[in-house]
Amino acid sequence: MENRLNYYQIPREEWRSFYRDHYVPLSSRELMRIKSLNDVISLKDVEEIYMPLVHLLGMRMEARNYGQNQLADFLGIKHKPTPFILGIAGSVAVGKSTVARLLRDLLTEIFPNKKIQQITTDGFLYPSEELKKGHIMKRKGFPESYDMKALINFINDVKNGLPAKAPVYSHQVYDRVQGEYDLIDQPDVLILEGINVLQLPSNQQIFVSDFFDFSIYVDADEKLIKKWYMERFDLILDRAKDEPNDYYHAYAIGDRDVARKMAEDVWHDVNHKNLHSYILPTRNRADLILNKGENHLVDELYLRKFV
Ligand SMILES: Nc1ncnc2c1ncn2[C@@H]1O[C@H](COP(=O)(O)OP(=O)(O)OP(=O)(O)O)[C@@H](O)[C@H]1O
Ligand SMILES: CC(C)(CO)[C@@H](O)C(=O)NCCC(=O)O
Repeated sequence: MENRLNYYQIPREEWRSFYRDHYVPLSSRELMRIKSLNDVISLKDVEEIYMPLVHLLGMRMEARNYGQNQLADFLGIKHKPTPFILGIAGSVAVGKSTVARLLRDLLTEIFPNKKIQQITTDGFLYPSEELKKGHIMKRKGFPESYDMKALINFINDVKNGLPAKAPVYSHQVYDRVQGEYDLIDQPDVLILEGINVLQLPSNQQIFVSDFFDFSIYVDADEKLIKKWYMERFDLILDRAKDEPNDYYHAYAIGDRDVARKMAEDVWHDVNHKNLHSYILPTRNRADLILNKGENHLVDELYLRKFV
């Protein structure tokens, strides 16, 4: 393990040995169940990377509850448990939602009595109609394209134990789905995933990350992220072929090379720019940086030293 200014740099070989003696690994039946829920992540990574991570999160939850109990004692009030909020940040197409879903399933498996919920901040993008009105349709994903006030109100409600509705975004419609919401109601853990969760919007007094109990930045070499973006684009087109209402249908039934060129341009003009201007600068605010290499395998982790 290498010592950096603010982080321990931990190669996977070392990380996978952490806590081996303390946790009960998943049985092969449980592993297969997890695999069926999340069929893209390698089982080796589930065992060697994500299980130690879940163990670390369990420790952080305990420590957080202990601290809250002590504070309540100090104030002479009754301790009211609050949801543990886990933020997951990183570039478009780096695999945030895949990691979020896996952690949700693993936490549910390991802590069956806890309610684990997960959402993405995509639903807090302004609807296309408003983006068009503001001439920022080509800035989708940039800070000004999100209703940050609504996102902060949402997370404030969740933290205060109130039921809260998260709007739903669909990549197929390429817009917010009108009238559709995810109801988040007193979870023990909420996983909040999105490119913007560690950002500091200049027009807000508080930040989304003020509510976080732990945060993860999913990272990878930019060339790999672009490759994953293009691979996902191909999958989206395959799916859109027989779906006339899909936003990508016209591209799906047209010339693939023309469609791919369009996606490359979007990567270059929108997502790559956003990564460098607004997403990468938030990396060093995360408690844990998860670095992925070829085939999405995690090769290195950076764990914040001072908690
Ligand atoms: N660990 C993994 N193993 C294999 N494939 C993965 C893994 N993580 C992500 N992928 C694939 O990479 C692509 C991007 O992943 P995902 O959709 O989770 O990214 P994202 O960061 O949530 O993107 P966005 O911000 O655009 O919603 C998808 O095609 C997904 O199936
Ligand atoms: C919805 C976001 C912003 C984040 O997930 C992203 O997937 C996106 O749609 N970006 C805009 C450019 C594009 O179409 O890739």
